[in-house]
Amino acid sequence: MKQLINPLYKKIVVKVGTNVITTKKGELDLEILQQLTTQIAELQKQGIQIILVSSGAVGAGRSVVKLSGTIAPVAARQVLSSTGQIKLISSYNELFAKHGLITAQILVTKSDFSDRLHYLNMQTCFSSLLQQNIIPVVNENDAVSVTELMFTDNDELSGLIASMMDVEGYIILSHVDGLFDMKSGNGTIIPIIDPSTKHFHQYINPGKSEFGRGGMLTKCHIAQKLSRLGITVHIANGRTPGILLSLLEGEQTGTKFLPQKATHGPKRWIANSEGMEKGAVTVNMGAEMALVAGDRANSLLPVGIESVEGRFLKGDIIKVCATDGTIIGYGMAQYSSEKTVAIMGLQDQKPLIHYDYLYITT
Ligand SMILES: Nc1ncnc2c1ncn2[C@@H]1O[C@H](COP(=O)(O)OP(=O)(O)O)[C@@H](O)[C@H]1O
Ligand SMILES: N[C@@H](CCC(=O)OP(=O)(O)O)C(=O)O
Repeated sequence: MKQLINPLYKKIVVKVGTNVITTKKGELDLEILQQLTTQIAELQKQGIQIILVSSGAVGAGRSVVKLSGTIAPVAARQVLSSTGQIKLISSYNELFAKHGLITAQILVTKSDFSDRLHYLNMQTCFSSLLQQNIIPVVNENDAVSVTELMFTDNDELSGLIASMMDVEGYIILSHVDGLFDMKSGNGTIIPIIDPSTKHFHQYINPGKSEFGRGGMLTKCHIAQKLSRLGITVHIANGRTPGILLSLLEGEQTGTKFLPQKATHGPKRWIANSEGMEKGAVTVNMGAEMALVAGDRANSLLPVGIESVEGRFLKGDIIKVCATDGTIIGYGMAQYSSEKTVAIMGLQDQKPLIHYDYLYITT
């Protein structure tokens, strides 16, 4: 066993894409699965806590079920994922057992992250599994998550878990070596991305790989979002032997997104609440400048609110927009939309969003 002298992180989320663990024929690649589980077992035995998010249920389902007749794409995904997930998790279970490790299966949908209490329950579940030295293996609950309940892909799902579990490192294992600089024409890997980088699409070829759902652009957006919350993100090739050990040893491989100052607690949950908002408020120029400046802990006061959209209650997530419609951030309302309408524009009122519950995106 390779002993790491000073591992970079003590707690990580590792996300494995379909194309990493699937052969060209679309079957589970047991050799790669063995390589990855052996590395995870080694890290776990050296005291590193690991949550594994693995895609591949739909892919594995293709080797289990030969779909017959005409079937709608959504139904096909439900059939393939629900059958394939058994094969996928059994493979992990067997492989981790060879190292004396217990595997837990956790299947989630997007709505699991939208309610704060539910979110905290999930957090407790993951913490308890890690405390018992069990390896959580997570996937989207594809059989029941359709349309608006779906994550963009497992990169998004893993990002939410990385943020929820306050990990130090989030490792996205893809079937490519990292983010290539397509702009320069020579296709070299971009080793470091700092949190202020924008416009990733200049580096990226549109389109997705054969079996995956995500794509490099989603990976970069999620990586950047997490790096802004204080988590270091790596995109690296999951098929490279020993990749996890190399990364944890601090070797420069793939693309690394450098972290900004960490954000914790409810602010972090709110930072990941895009799409879960119940309403929106538009703020005037003065309020926009105060909130975006970031030099002081400013809350959103009714005096700076120009209009209210949708119906929300105390505790709901709402969107904060500038007058031109740009989203400035998200926050948790301290009172209802009805009350907001009644007091907007007035001085000396309780903040609609307290600073601790306000996340500025720009
Ligand atoms: N600049 C880029 N650097 C790396 N990969 C890129 C770039 N632009 C587009 N891609 C494509 O992104 C794909 C990797 O993303 P994805 O399909 O989500 O993979 P995975 O299933 O391994 O997670 C690759 O197929 C690659 O061709
Ligand atoms: N939940 C799906 C995978 C969805 C997904 O995001 O796939 P990928 O882009 O390969 O990470 C499955 O298990 O097949």
